[in-house]
Amino acid sequence: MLDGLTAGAVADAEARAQARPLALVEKTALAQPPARDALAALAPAAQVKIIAEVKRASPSRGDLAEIPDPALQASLYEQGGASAISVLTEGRKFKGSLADLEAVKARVSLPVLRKDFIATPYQVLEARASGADLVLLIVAALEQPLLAELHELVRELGMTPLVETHSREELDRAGDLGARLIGVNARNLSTFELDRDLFGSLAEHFPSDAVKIAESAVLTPADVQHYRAGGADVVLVGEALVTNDPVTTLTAFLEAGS
Ligand SMILES: O=C(O)c1ccccc1NCC(=O)[C@H](O)[C@H](O)COP(=O)(O)O
Repeated sequence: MLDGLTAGAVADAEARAQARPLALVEKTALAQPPARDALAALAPAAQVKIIAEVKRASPSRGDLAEIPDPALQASLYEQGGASAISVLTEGRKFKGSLADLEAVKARVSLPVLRKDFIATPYQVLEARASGADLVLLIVAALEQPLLAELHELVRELGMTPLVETHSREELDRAGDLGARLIGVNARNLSTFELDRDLFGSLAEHFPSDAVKIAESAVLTPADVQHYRAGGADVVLVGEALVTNDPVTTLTAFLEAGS
């Protein structure tokens, strides 16, 4: 599944590159105002922080919400107390786009994450050209030399890489890069199974200077409490926020994580 999603995302980027060649995207990326400081926004604090995701659909859950106005959705997340916004830009299974990211970036003042299946420098440049402040890099999808190259490119462009892991070995690979924002995704990206205990079992192995992010499977305040008790500085939430009132849900989640 992960290989298929990545191959599809790369093919779509290659198609876009026919109309918008790399040199042009690079020029646009370099002309953007500086990226917002995601490390400051997500720094560990007395209260858990939330990355709130704009997510219309997913391979595991199908259609979740129409979200005709992603910028409005993101502004409700900002109002509800989110610390950053994640925008799924993958089109085939998640029904997202770079246009969603651009609309969100223009509306909110929080750092914005491009959440996609990134495997080429072109996709990283596109992210910056569209205003992204953070870029997701999934360790399981990338050999270490390519992961290191993309991690460096994200940083050179002034953005912050969010490095996603699923195991001790992947955490070590993230640590080898000097990653400062590291997530553990509870969702097995091959089987879709959710393991809310995975984060807690890996928390002690994070590099000491990394922000610890628990991704996926937050449906109730108790799930936030569980991740917080396991050592999470930040939780990343999608489904619960697009299928419920975002402001009320964020308020309850932030209270649970205080
Ligand atoms: O959500 C999926 O089905 C999925 C399947 C395969 C690869 C990635 C997938 N989701 C991306 C994410 O990591 C989640 O959107 C994100 O962590 C939020 O998860 P949730 O709160 O459980 O919607």
